[in-house]
This record gives sequence, C-alpha cells and structure tokens, in this order.
Amino acid sequence: MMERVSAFERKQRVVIIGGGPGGYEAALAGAQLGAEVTLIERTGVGGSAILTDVVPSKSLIATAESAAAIRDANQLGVQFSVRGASGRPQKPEVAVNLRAVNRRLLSLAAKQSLDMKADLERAGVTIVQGEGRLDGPGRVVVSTGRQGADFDEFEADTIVVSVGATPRQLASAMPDGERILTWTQLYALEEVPEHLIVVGSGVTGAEFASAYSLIGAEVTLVSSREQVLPGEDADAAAVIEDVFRRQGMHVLSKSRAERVERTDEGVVVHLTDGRSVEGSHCLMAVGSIPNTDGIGLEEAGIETKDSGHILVNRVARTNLPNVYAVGDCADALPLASVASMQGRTAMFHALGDAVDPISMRTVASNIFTQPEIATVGWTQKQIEDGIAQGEVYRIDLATNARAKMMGIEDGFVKLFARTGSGTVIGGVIVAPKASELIFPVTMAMEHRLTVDQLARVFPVFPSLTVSIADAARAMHRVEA
Ligand SMILES: Cc1cc2nc3c(=O)[nH]c(=O)nc-3n(C[C@H](O)[C@H](O)[C@H](O)COP(=O)(O)OP(=O)(O)OC[C@H]3O[C@@H](n4cnc5c(N)ncnc54)[C@H](O)[C@@H]3O)c2cc1C
Ligand SMILES: NC(=O)c1ccc[n+]([C@@H]2O[C@H](COP(=O)([O-])OP(=O)(O)OC[C@H]3O[C@@H](n4cnc5c(N)ncnc54)[C@H](O)[C@@H]3O)[C@@H](O)[C@H]2O)c1
Repeated sequence: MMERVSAFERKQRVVIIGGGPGGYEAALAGAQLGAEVTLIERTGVGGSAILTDVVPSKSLIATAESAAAIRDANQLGVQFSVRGASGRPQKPEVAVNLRAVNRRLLSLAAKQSLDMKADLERAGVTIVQGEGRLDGPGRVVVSTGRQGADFDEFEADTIVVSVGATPRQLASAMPDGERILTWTQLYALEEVPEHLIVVGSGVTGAEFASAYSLIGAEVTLVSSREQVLPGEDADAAAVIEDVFRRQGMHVLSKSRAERVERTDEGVVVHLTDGRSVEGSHCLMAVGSIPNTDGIGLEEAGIETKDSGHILVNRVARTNLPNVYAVGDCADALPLASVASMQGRTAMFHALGDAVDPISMRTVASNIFTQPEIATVGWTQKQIEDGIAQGEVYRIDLATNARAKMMGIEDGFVKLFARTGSGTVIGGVIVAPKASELIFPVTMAMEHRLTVDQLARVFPVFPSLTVSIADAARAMHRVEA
C-alpha cells in the first residue's frame, strides 16, 4: 500500500524573488529549517546592497576618510614634504585616483556577491538567474528579462518577495550615465569630477556629497529643505551642514531642482526659484521607488501602498498568509539590517520556528558622512512633540579628553531617557565612527537599562565612550 504523505508533512517549497540582504537571509534561514529553497535573482546575489549601494558607497567613503586623515594630519603635527630641485622642501599634492578607487570598490562588491552565492549554494539553495514574477499566490514564473521569454516556473508553499528598490528618476533630469548620474552610475567615473552638483540632501545625497568633497571635488548640494538631512536629528544635521560649509561645499538650502540640462562642457541645474548652477556632473539622489511594478502582485491580491511598497505586518507577512515581503520593497525602514532581519523572521514564521515580531524602535542606523551620525530609538522631535515622554541630555565631544587628543572638534553624544524611570529610550552620536559607538546605547535600549545602570558600566579612559557614560551620569535624578 502506498504511504500517504500529507501536504503538511512534505518538505516545504519556498520561492524567493530577489537576492539582496532580505532574500539572502530568508534563503539561508529557509534552508536551515529544512525547506527546499529556490532563489530567483536577476543581477547578482547580494542585490543592490552589495553591488551598487552599501558596499560601493562605504568603500568610497573609506577612501574619503583616508584622504581627510592625510589632510588633517597637519593639525597633529605630521608634515609631509619632498625636496624640490632647489633642495627646499615642498608640499606634495594629495590626489585620489578615482579609476583605481572605483576598480577596487567594484571588485570588492563582486567578490562579496560571489562569496554570498557560494554560501547559499553550500546551504543547498537553488539559485536561478532571471526575472521572477508571481502567477497567483502559489506560483512563480521566471523569464529572461522584463519583456523576455518565460523559461521556468515553480510551485511554492511560501513566497518571499524581496525585490528591493531602484533610484527614482525625474523626467526633467534623466540620467545619461555620463554627466547626469544616479548613484549606481557613479562608479564608472574615471576622474574626480571637477564640480559635482548633488541634487537631494537625504542620506544618500549627504553621504556622496561628503565623500566627493573629501576626495577633492568641488561640490554643490541642492537641498530642498531648510536644513540638510531632513527627518534626522536637527542638532546632528546642523553639525554636518556646518562641517560641509567649512570644508568648502556650497549648500543651497530651500532649493529644488526643476530640471537638469546637459551642455557641451557639463551640466546646468535649474532651480525652481529661477536660479541655476553650473557644474561638470550632477548626481540625482532624490530617493528610490520599489521594484514592485509588473511582478503580479495586484493579480495575486497582494495589497500595496500608493507608493508601490507592499504592506506587511511585524513578521513581514503580507495580506496573503503564504506570501511575505521583506526589505526595501516592503513598507519598512529601508536599511540592509532591517531587510535581513525581516528575511529571517519571515522564514521562521512561515516554517514554524520561534519568532520575535520586529520592532523598528531599536533599529540603529548610521549616516556615513564625516563625522558620522548614528541614531537609535525615539527622537528628540518626538519627545518635544509629546509623542514620547522623555528627557534629553547632550554632551559635546569637544569636552572629551580623547577627542581633544585626536583633534576632534565637531560632534556630540545625546541620550534620551524616559521621564520618571530613567530608562534609556534613544540616543544620537555624531562622531568619527559613530556607527561603532552607538552599540552600547542600542544595547541599553534593547535591555531597558536605566541611565543609572548605563552610568555604572566602566568605559576605557581615555575614550569617546566616556561621553556616553558621562551623559548617563548627568541624567541621574536625585530623589527629593
Ligand atoms: C547609496 C546607498 C547607500 C546605502 N547604505 C546603507 C548602509 O550603509 N547601511 C544600510 O543598512 N543600508 C544602506 N542602504 C540601504 C540598503 O541598500 C537597502 O536597504 C537594502 O539594499 C535593501 O535590501 P533588499 O534585500 O530589500 O533589496 P536589494 O538590495 O535592493 O536587492 C534586491 C534584488 O532583487 C533583484 N530583483 C528585483 N526585481 C527582481 C525580479 N523581478 N526578479 C528577480 N530579481 C529581482 C534586484 O536586482 C536586486 O538584486 C543604502 C542605500 C543606498 C541607496
Ligand atoms: N547609511 C545608510 O544606512 C543609508 C545610506 C543611504 C540610504 N539609506 C536608506 O535609504 C533611505 C532613502 O534615502 P535617500 O537619501 O536615498 O532618499 P530620501 O527620499 O530620503 O531623500 C531624497 C531627498 O531628495 C529631495 N528631493 C526630491 N526631489 C528633489 C528636487 N527636485 N530637488 C532637490 N531635492 C529633491 C527630497 O526632498 C529628499 O529630501 C534612507 O532613509 C535610508 O534608510 C541608508
């Protein structure tokens, strides 16, 4: 007699569309939990995060930091000189070879993508190169491209949509890949642009403006708001804007680019107030749109927002019980760390492992300008608007002994603590490598430590972390 195998007992078939951090992590978690996992990816494993966004931009920023360190070394008494023909010392020129920099960062990205592909293959994941789309809620079809021929199809018990996002383009400023560029096209530049105009002063615009300014380009930042980095901590944005201006960047506040024109020599950016700016190149950093159009979501009955982002709950499940959406295509914080966490959570939920619903409140994020801005938790604005009940304390790094030794003049540590209990509910750090310094604050938040408990932790002396302990100490409330 044939043994009857119920659908419940049979190996779960998971199909994932898109292999960025969200899809990659979902694939690994699915394989770990014993599912038969197929990942459909049209470009390369690692997705935009590895190939065009996080890895290349942060590698470029590492170069910019090196260039800045050489520039600033003088302040600490380090001098460089070479003897000229007359025997007199001359200052050597510091120049960045952008062709070599770009070659390095693209090869780092390609290598990382291959490493991730090998990880997936080792875990038993089947990788199919092609364009995936849903054909109803339980089937995925793969084609050779958007208008290409279908060549494969998969039945799925669970589908994860992790298709990411693409740079937003304005019809009046269409990128041409030569002078008018999206950030994905920047890495083809062979020389540092003479004058780069960056349109958009969100995180992407600010990071590239900072990096290109430090590697020697003249930079104009077209910012549509009063201050750069709208939506971020206002004190932090003020520090960055001040640093930008001091290093010679032109920051045009309350300026919107209406159109960008290509000329024989470069570009002209026309602003809505009638002014115009001439430059050699223009980087359009005006946000992203999710890659959710034309992949069968509506036909399958999956709910999306007007922006195209897929609606999901805290375990990344869509309105259909067997379809999950993770990362930049979903309605969540567009960060690689969040995409990964959602991917893992989605698989654990689908395949019956223990799940903690994701809380966006404890997501630490960082803006890799120089100095960096790291944030976690509630914001000062939310406290001031009465959305969260908290107290705010700020210490400037200029008072920190280690900062003085290192020649750090800009930046601060700011802590937020719940009124009454003193529980840490957030923080902002503006400092070199703030991304490394925010961890104790995130840890304090995650484990609901009070400022008194944080103040009892020994920091190394001298260190920048002393300012975190000092801020916590200053927030101690003396009982009346
Ligand atoms: C310039 C820049 C710098 C950033 N820096 C950071 C940072 O430092 N730290 C951080 O946490 N976040 C950073 N981010 C955000 C981060 O890149 C995204 O949050 C992250 O890439 C989201 O991952 P994902 O898995 O959703 O998708 P993605 O990384 O976008 O990958 C999606 C993949 O799906 C593929 N795909 C799309 N449609 C289909 C289809 N139909 N079929 C098959 N494959 C498909 C795409 O080709 C892509 O490979 C940065 C973003 C930008 C723009
Ligand atoms: N370090 C990181 O983790 C990192 C880096 C880059 C991006 N990201 C993620 O990506 C998200 C999106 O950031 P982003 O900066 O790409 O997009 P964004 O949408 O946050 O910023 C785009 C900016 O461009 C402005 N803008 C739009 N049209 C304009 C015009 N015509 N003229 C002038 N300005 C105009 C908008 O007002 C907005 O401020 C971030 O919130 C972050 O989550 C993270």
